[in-house]
Amino acid sequence: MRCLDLPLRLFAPLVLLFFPVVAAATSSLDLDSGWEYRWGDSPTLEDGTPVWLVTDDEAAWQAIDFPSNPPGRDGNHHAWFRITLPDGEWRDPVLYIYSIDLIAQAFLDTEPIYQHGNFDARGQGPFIGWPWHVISLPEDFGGRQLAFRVYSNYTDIGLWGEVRLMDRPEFFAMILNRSAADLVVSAFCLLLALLAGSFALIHQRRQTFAGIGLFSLASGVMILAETQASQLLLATPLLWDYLAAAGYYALPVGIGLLLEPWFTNRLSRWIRRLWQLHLGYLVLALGLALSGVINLSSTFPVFDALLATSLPVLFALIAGHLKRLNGEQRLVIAAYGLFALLLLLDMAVAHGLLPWQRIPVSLGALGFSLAIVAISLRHYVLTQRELIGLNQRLEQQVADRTRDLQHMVEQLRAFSYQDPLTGLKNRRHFDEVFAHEAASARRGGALTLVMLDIDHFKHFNDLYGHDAGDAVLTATARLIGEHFREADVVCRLGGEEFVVIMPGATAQQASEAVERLLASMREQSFLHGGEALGCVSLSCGIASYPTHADDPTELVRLADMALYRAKHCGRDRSETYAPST
Ligand SMILES: Nc1nc2c(ncn2[C@@H]2O[C@H](COP(=O)(O)OP(=O)(O)OP(=O)(O)O)[C@@H](O)[C@H]2O)c(=O)[nH]1
Repeated sequence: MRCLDLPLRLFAPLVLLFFPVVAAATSSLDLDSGWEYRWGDSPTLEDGTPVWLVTDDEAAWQAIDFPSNPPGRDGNHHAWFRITLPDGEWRDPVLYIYSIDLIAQAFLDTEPIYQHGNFDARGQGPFIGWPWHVISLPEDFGGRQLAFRVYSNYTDIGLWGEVRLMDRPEFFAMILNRSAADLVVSAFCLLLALLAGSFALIHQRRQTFAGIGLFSLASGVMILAETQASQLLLATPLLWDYLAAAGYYALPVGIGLLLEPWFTNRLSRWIRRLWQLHLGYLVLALGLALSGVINLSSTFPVFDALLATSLPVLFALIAGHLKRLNGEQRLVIAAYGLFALLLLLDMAVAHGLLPWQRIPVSLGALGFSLAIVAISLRHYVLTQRELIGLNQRLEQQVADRTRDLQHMVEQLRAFSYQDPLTGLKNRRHFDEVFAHEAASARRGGALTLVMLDIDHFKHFNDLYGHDAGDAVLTATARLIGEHFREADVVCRLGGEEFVVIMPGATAQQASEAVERLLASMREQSFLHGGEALGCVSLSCGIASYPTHADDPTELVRLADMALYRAKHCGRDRSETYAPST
C-alpha cells in the first residue's frame, strides 16, 4: 500500500493520455545489484564507529540483489546492507530511496551520513513513517562503501521499492512529475467528497450520498497522503502515514454504505456486517496506534489480510444479484471492482508476492469518481428535461387558470354593474355611462335624460307585500326597456326609481317614447302568484341638452325637478323640464 505510481509497461499509454506530465524522463542509476547483507547488529568501537564497517570479516557478508528481506531472518530485527558505489559523473548527487522498513542509519565508509528514526541503546526504535528518503552524497563517492544499519520488527526489513542514484534537480523533477497525476486525482476525489457530503446533509438518499462522500474522501486523503509530493508540502511522514491508513481503512466502509441499500434484507445485512467490521478495525487499529499501544506499521498487514478476505466475500455475495441492479449501479460496482483489483495488486507488491512495481491505485480512484460524475451528469440532464417538461405543464396550467380568472373577473365586473332584481344596469353603470355621454355631448350633440318613478309604491308594497312589489319592479323594468331604442341605456337608480340615457335624442323624441310607455303601463295588468295586482303607474321627468342646460351634467338635477313636478301635478304623467319649474 506504500506505492501509487504506474506499472509503466501496462498503463503508460493510459497515463500519458490523462497525465502527460508524468512521462518526463530522468537519467539515474538504479542500485538493484551488487549488495551484500549481514544479519544482526554491529558492535561499536570506543568512538562509536560500528565494528562491521572497519573489520575485514568478508565471509560474514552474503550477496543479495536488492537490500531487502534477506533469506533466513529467523526472528532477527537487525540487518546490515552494504554496496560499493559505482563511478560516475554527477552534479550534486543524491541517493533516493523509497522507502525503508523501518528505521535506519547510513554510512559512507565509516562516516554517518543519514539517519531515519531514533535508535535506543539496544539499537531499536519506534516506527516513524514510510517516507521517501534523499541522502546527499559527495561527488567523489565512486568506489566508496555505502552501508545501512536497519532495525525492523515489521514483516519486511531493509530498503524497499527503489534505491536510485541521481542528480538533485532530477530528483525534484521526478517527485513532482510522479505526483502531479495523483494530486489532480486526489483533488478531484476530495471535491466529489465535498459535494456528496453536502447532498448527504440535505438529500433524501442520505446513506447513498454518505457512502459516496466517505469513499471519495477516503480515496482522496489516501492518494494525497501517499503522493510523494506530500512530503515536500509537510515533512511529517508519520502524519501522512496515519492519513494514508485512515483513508485506506475507510474505503470498504464507504463502499459498504453505498452498496447496502441496493440489496434486499439478507444480503444488505451481510454488507452491513462487512462495513461495520472494517469500521471497527479502523477505529481499533488507529486508536491503538495513536495511543502508543502498537506501531501503526503493524496495522497494515492485518488490514491487508482483512481486505483480501472481505473483498472476495463482498463480490461473491453480490455477484448473483447483479441482474436486479440498474445500469448505473452496475457501473459503480464495475468501477469499484477495478479499484479493488488495483488495491489487491498493490497489496501483493507491498508484501513481496509480486515484484516491485508501481500500481496505479489512483487510476482506480479516478475511474470510480468518473463513474459517479458520469451518473450524476446523466441525472442532471434527466432532471433538466423533467424540469423543462414540468415548466411547460406549469405554464400551460397558469395560462388556463389566468383565462378562467379573467372570465371570472369579467363576470364579476358584469355583476357589479347589474341590478340583480331587474337585470337592468345599476347606478354605478349609469354614473360611468352618463359621464361618458355627457362628455361626448359636450363635444357636440344632443343628450336627453328621462327619470322614471313608480307612483305610490310604498302603498303598493304595503297592500300586496314586498314580493309582489319585486314582481312589479321586474315587469316595469322590462316594459321600460321595450319602449326605448337600442342606443338608449336603461338603469335602475335604486328603489322604485329608473333612469334612461338617450344619446342624440331630443326632449320631444323622449317625450313620445315616454308617453307610449305610460300608455302601456296603464294597460298592463300585473300578476303575482296568480293574483291580479291592480294598476301601477309611472311618473316621468325629462331634461335635454343643450335645450335645457348649458352643461350635460346638469341634466340629472333638471330631470329630477321635472319628475318632481310630474308627481306634484298628479302622477301617471310625464313632464319636460321648463325653466319656470
Ligand atoms: N318590493 C320592493 N320595494 C322596494 C324596493 N326598493 C324600494 N322599495 C320600496 O319603495 C317604496 C318607495 O316609497 P316612497 O319613496 O315613499 O315613494 P312612493 O310610495 O312610491 O311615493 P311616490 O314616489 O311619492 O309616489 C318604499 O316603501 C320602499 O320600501 C325593492 O327592491 N322591492
